[in-house]
Amino acid sequence: MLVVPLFTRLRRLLHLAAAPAWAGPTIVGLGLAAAVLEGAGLFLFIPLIQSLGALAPQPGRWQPIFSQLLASIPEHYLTAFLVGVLCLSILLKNAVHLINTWVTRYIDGLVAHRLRASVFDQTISSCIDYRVENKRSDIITTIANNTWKVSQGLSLAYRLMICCCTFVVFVLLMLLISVRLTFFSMMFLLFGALAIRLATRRADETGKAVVEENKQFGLRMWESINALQLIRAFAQEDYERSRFLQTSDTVRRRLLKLDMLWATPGPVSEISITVLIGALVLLAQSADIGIAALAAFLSLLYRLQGPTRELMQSKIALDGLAGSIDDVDDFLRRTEKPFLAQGILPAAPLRKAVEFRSVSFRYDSGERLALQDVSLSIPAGKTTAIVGESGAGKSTIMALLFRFMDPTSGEILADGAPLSEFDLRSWRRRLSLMSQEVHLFNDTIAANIAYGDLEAGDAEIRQAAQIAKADDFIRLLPDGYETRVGDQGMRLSGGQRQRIALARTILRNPDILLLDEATNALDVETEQAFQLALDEYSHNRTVVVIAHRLSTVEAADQIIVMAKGRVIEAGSPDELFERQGHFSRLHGFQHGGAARVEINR
Ligand SMILES: Nc1ncnc2c1ncn2[C@@H]1O[C@H](COP(=O)(O)OP(=O)(O)OP(=O)(O)O)[C@@H](O)[C@H]1O
Repeated sequence: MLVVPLFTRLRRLLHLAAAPAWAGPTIVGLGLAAAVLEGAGLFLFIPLIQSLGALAPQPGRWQPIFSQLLASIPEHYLTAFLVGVLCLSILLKNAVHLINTWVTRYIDGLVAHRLRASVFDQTISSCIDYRVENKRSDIITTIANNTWKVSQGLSLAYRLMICCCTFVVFVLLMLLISVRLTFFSMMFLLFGALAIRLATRRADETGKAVVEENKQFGLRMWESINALQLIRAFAQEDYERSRFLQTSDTVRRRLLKLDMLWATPGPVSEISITVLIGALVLLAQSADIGIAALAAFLSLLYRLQGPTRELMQSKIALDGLAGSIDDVDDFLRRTEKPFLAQGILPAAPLRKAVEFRSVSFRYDSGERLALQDVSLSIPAGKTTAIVGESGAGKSTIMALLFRFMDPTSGEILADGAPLSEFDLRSWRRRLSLMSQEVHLFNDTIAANIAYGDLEAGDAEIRQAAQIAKADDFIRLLPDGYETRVGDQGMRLSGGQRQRIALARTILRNPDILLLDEATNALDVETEQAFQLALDEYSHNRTVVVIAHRLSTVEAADQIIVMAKGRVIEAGSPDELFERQGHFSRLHGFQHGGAARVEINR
């Protein structure tokens, strides 16, 4: 009942940790060697005590054996010789122990490192949108916390195996001394172990609760730090503080509970072994083993306390880590997770068109289709403007073009070949997205621009910045291109951030440029400078733009009008104006109402 779940858990843990094949046998072998050396040292107490003249009235069966073995050692050197051998065995045991500690730590670090890498790889290669699932803080907890816990679990599993081996070695040595006393001791210890198990059976649940509560805590931290300005602006510091303290306190209480469970076996096993030793001294009077052998037996039993305690503690600690181990295991389980099909074709520059053929798409968490039976063509070298009310499916089209996800039905082809046949990264290298939401890394301006092409030199970075009309303001900054931009580029204005993002795109040199033209947060002058740079750059490229400005719509080669996930109109601006359909109604309505004409907002 106790052993089966433990066995399953160990198997799962070993499989997940995937330590090098040599690690387990080496660590367990070294642990076993240390146990044998320690046991042998304790066994030497028999001849040592005998050599001191403590011969029992009943000599016991080990006395003649040791007398025979040590017959060649002159009697007056015997004690010194035995002390020397004892010291040597202790020295060797500690050397082996030290090597074992090093190997265990090395494997610990290696396993945690590999798991972190796997979790990170999975995070960036699957097509799960962690922003939607609200799981970004969970990933951080998994990477920063739980991967370490798995390696800790592996060390514990090894300790468990070593303790089992040590236990067996010590019990064998005890059996050599007295079968009866050993049997009695084992029965006693078994009851002790069952009592401890009963007292600590909640370790498993507590460990799982710790993982969940840690994630809640991570989420609170993540949200509060991301929303610092909002918290201050709404003067909600007290509310946030109390939410934060509550989650932190829950974690603290739960960890305390886990620590107490973990600490239970220590005193229980120590007290039970002390009681047992007392009982054995009384029992030994009727046993025919001699004082020296009894002393060795009791020493072995006393030393057995360590492995027994560790055995129980490792089991409880493993139960406590079960939640973290399951978390990493679930995270890395690839089945049932969305991964995009990987093709092998390298994506060449677009020559004719990208075509959507009867494409429908539903988000995992979406109730209805975000796109329904959409067919459209995006010609190479031309500008296609997508317009439509909020929620019509414009951004979903952009995301499908990028292959952040694949259509639920229908297909998308580039020059006649389905997108899924292209090597994903080579396809994405052909595209670049510019939107109002600019992400900059907390690094220098040069590094942020160079993200478009990591091999670009200083001259190319400067040239891209000049085309993006960013060079002038960058040179005025105290450290020029080496200025650090702060978290999310916070040291720069919105317009400056956009021009850095444009420079990055220019350096990337995509042949399909996707634009989400939400520029209304910029002041008129900044917007004009940015727009000028963008228009120059977009000339003669394949551009797909979610259009908000009338000038963009009028300058486009083709307009696609969307509503409720469907294409309701498509054609050149002139055709659509003439047709007097949805587009001209939408345009007429908004044109009449605002000085700064916006199509979609
Ligand atoms: N990650 C998501 N999960 C579930 N549903 C989503 C998700 N993203 C968008 N949707 C839904 O899909 C539909 C289309 O959304 P989409 O963002 O493509 O519209 P849009 O035309 O770009 O809107 P807007 O102009 O307001 O940005 C909407 O009904 C939206 O609620």
